[in-house]
Amino acid sequence: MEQFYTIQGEGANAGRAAYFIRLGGCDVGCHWCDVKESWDADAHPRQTVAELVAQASAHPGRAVVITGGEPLMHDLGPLTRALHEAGLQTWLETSGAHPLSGEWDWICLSPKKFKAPRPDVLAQAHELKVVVFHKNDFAWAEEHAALVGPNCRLFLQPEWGKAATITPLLIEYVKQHPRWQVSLQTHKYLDIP
Ligand SMILES: C[S@@+](CC[C@H](N)C(=O)[O-])C[C@H]1O[C@@H](n2cnc3c(N)ncnc32)[C@H](O)[C@@H]1O
Ligand SMILES: Nc1nc2[nH]cc(C(=O)O)c2c(=O)[nH]1
Ligand code: SF4
Ligand SMILES: [Mg+2]
Repeated sequence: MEQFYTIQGEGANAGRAAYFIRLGGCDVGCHWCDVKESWDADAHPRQTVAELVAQASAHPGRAVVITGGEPLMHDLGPLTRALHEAGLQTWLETSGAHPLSGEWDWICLSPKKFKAPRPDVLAQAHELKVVVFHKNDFAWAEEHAALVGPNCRLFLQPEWGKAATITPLLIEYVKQHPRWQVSLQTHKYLDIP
């Protein structure tokens, strides 16, 4: 759908320069999704793996974030192998609703109520990043934290449209449950892509 070189805004790698590749197609249907225009894969032009790798290589940053849409709707083996051969790191943003494919240096799993994450993705996630829309979502986050590996880092991220009311609850939750960390969509505050 689009590619851009920016600063990773969210989660464990927030603040680090990264090239983003946003793949079209998503069947999860989060009502608060901030990139609904990504859902229809056919609405976006196709590019070859070679073109994507060439564009990603043309920046000083060595990390490439594969996001979407839901990137795991595609077989990510060829793209991630080619990025690795070019000396780039591969970071995934996924809901985990489709089988894991590809070679990954970092997997950020952001599970969704609308289509459950798969066990293979839960087991391999480096980072669990739960979007909090409602106060009941803290209990839901804990249910998923029980399903990831022991070294998986835990983040709570306010849903952008609800940030004014949810962020104070989220701050208090992290103070009381310090194995969780706050993740903000810092790129939105910085007004960058
Ligand atoms: C647009 S999604 C694309 C990747 C994948 N489909 C997923 O949901 O993880 C990228 C990240 O943005 C988060 N996100 C999407 N809409 C959001 C919103 N309104 N507020 C906060 N985070 C949001 C998702 O949870 C995910 O962590
Ligand atoms: N700067 C920036 N950081 C991000 N982290 C995850 C994003 C995404 O949409 O997957 C995203 C994004 O869209 N922009
Ligand atoms: S899974 Fe990701 S891309 Fe799909 S609707 Fe939800 S937030 Fe948007
Ligand atoms: Mg985004």
